[in-house]
Amino acid sequence: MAVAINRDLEPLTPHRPVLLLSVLNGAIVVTGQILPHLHFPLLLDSVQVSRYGSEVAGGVLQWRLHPRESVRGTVVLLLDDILDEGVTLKALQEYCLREGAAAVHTAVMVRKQRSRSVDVRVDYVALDVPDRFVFGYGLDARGLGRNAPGIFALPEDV
Ligand SMILES: O=P(O)(O)OC[C@H]1O[C@H](OP(=O)(O)OP(=O)(O)O)[C@H](O)[C@@H]1O
Ligand code: HPA
Repeated sequence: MAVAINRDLEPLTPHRPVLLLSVLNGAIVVTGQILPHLHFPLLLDSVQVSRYGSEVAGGVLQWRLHPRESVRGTVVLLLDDILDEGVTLKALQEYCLREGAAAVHTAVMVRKQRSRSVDVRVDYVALDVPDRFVFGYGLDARGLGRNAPGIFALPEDV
């Protein structure tokens, strides 16, 4: 994923760094893993939003932390752990464009193979996974499991 992002974003950064927005909490591991592999000037900032909390079904998107860096006029790279229903990434893309981003690129560590009612564009995907609730590598299941050293599925009847 880093190779593809470098290929596309490096040419855009001679004058102004890319703003990498890490979508916390889930993106904490993939952010740390990918950062040393990105070879262009960037500012790192984060947003914190949540719609699952301690559940395994999504609800209303709650904002917990807005970016400190200004999004206006910047090329933004949104980095999240998972694309599931797509509600979170879509809302963050719209937020960045409303705030005046020059362009918004999107990357996820994991894309769940499922149908989506939300029309969301994702530019970079590291891994496709089956339509199961997954945890590990930053992903939680009811708040736990973010520290699991791989990506695992919950048993189907849990
Ligand atoms: O595509 P969607 O169905 O919107 O789901 C994806 C979002 O859900 C998870 O966040 P969560 O709300 O669990 O917060 P977290 O990042 O703190 O785990 C995950 O980190 C994504 O941001
Ligand atoms: O499968 C998932 N696992 C963890 N968090 C999530 N948020 C949306 N889907 C998932």
